[in-house]
Amino acid sequence: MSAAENRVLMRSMGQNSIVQPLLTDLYQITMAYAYWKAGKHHGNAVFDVYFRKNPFNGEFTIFAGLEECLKFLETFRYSDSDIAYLKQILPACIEEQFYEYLASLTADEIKLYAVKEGTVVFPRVPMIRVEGPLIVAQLLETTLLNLVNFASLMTTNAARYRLAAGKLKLYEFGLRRAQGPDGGLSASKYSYVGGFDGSSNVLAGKLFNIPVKGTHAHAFITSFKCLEELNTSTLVPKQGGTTGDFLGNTLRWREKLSQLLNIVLSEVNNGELAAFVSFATAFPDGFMALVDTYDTVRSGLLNFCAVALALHDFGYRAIGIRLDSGDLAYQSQVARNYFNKIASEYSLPYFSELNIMASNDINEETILSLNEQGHCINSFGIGTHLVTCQKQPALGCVYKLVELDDEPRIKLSHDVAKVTIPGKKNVFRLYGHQFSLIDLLQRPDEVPPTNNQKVLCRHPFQESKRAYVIPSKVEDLLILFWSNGKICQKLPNLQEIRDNVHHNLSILRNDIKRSLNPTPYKVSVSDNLYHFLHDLWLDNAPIGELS
Ligand SMILES: Nc1ncnc2c1ncn2[C@@H]1O[C@H](COP(=O)(O)OP(=O)(O)OP(=O)(O)O)[C@@H](O)[C@H]1O
Ligand SMILES: O=P(O)(O)OC[C@H]1O[C@H](OP(=O)(O)OP(=O)(O)O)[C@H](O)[C@@H]1O
Ligand SMILES: O=C(O)c1cccnc1
Ligand SMILES: [Mg+2]
Repeated sequence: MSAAENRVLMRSMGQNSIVQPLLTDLYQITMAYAYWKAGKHHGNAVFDVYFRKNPFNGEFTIFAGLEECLKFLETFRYSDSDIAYLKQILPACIEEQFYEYLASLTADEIKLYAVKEGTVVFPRVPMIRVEGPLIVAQLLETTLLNLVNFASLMTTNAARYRLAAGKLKLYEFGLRRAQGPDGGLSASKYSYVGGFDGSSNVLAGKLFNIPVKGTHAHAFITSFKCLEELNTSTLVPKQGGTTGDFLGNTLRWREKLSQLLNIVLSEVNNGELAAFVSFATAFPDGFMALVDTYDTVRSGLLNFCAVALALHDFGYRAIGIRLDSGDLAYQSQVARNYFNKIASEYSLPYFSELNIMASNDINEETILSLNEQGHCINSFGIGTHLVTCQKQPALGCVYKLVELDDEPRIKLSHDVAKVTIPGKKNVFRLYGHQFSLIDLLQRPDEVPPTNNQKVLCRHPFQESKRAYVIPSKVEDLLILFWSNGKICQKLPNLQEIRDNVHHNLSILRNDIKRSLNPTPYKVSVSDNLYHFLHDLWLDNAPIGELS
């Protein structure tokens, strides 16, 4: 499906249609009126979007949500019914001409600069810069933040799971526990962007071209009580030919295996076997069994292996198992041990490679702990912790006015971390030979840093913290994406954004990415910007009197 067809589908389903100008806080509209009354609405404003602290006790964040922001700008216009509704809820004193003016607004005079979607970003670095008429730029605040905050948080969360899991497969299984339908869809989309291999969410698969994957639930297993319930116990061999007795074959294997694996046959559950046989005859090429319903070691694994060997006799190969409770490390090792024994006993090397999927309340720490313990898991199915970002449910991106009509604006705070860096800024990423070294914010009229030229980088607030950097590569991070009412860059598809995430993580040092006590990445200002910031700070901070 083309991107345009997708968009039409999304709108017709009411998915993306909730992203519209009234998806905002009331105060944006009341401010708009007050700006208009004050004659400030045409002022040329510059707003920065940035956050102050990385999520998940980490030291990096992945920027995502840009395409959605640009699509919002494309459609930004108050409809007649929006205006009618605003007239109902706003005070009667609001002048009629204001509503006429509001109805005429578009994002055509806005310029939006942003870092590329999927880029790694750090505190205080503007991820988006919005320039244009104060009234429009202000009206965009809440919606843009809404589109960027969860997308970036989710992508960062997924990227952290990806770092923890290394090359193991990761599937997002969270729709049932997600924050409503839109949260669920966004979670599936941005999990994929952050490095997941697929999702169980079928609509996300359809809309975003994400691989969809799944096994079966305990309900399927518990729906069978005994072998007599099976209405199909035969199977046509993969190569064709006469239909054979699949159940009989499975039972013969089960008896043999019970001796090989030393499992007491009377303890093995027949309802579970019936379910496995049933699933295998429905999907002989895609047999993946949930083995923990009764007893993984004493029932599920034996039943699975018996069905897998019967499938082999019919020319098919089973895929593997899913573990959904108990000690996942231990059970995965028992399972692999069984698979290896069978592989060598019956000369079936692929049996050693059968997939072991683990699920059940898994989070980043569980994966790291499993890695430390040692395990034989190949893939994880992850829901709740991933999609709800349970460890940190919000990213604190803010939208701050930094310049109006070419004059810098500063927001002071007792908390230094909350002081804004005033004025329009350019952002450069300075690289060493392998990794990115530091980000440098400059005033727009400064000479940009260049390769192999020494540049002074200063901590924005601590005078003594300075360093000379000789970059071997310089990247100008902020790119103009929206100008003259149009998206003015070719936008990457989801796969390309995902590749960009992967690339961005590869240029970040491991100590910055590690889960426990990571090293902060340095974000600096030029000497010029340092003085500009501190002079303005002094100009705006009143001198107190002690008495
Ligand atoms: N080897 C392991 N190391 C660390 N954490 C693990 C390990 N194995 C499982 N876990 C985690 O421990 C928790 C076990 O949770 P819980 O006790 O609710 O499950 P359970 O009792 O095994 O499952 P159920 O109640 O469905 O039978 C899960 O969060 C799981 O991801
Ligand atoms: O554990 P999560 O990371 O959220 O992953 C998804 C979970 O969803 C399913 O459980 P289900 O909804 O059947 O409930 P359960 O927790 O009782 O297994 C599945 O078996 C996983 O356990
Ligand atoms: O396909 C699965 O195994 C699955 C899907 C959603 C939630 N839990 C498991
Ligand atoms: Mg569960």
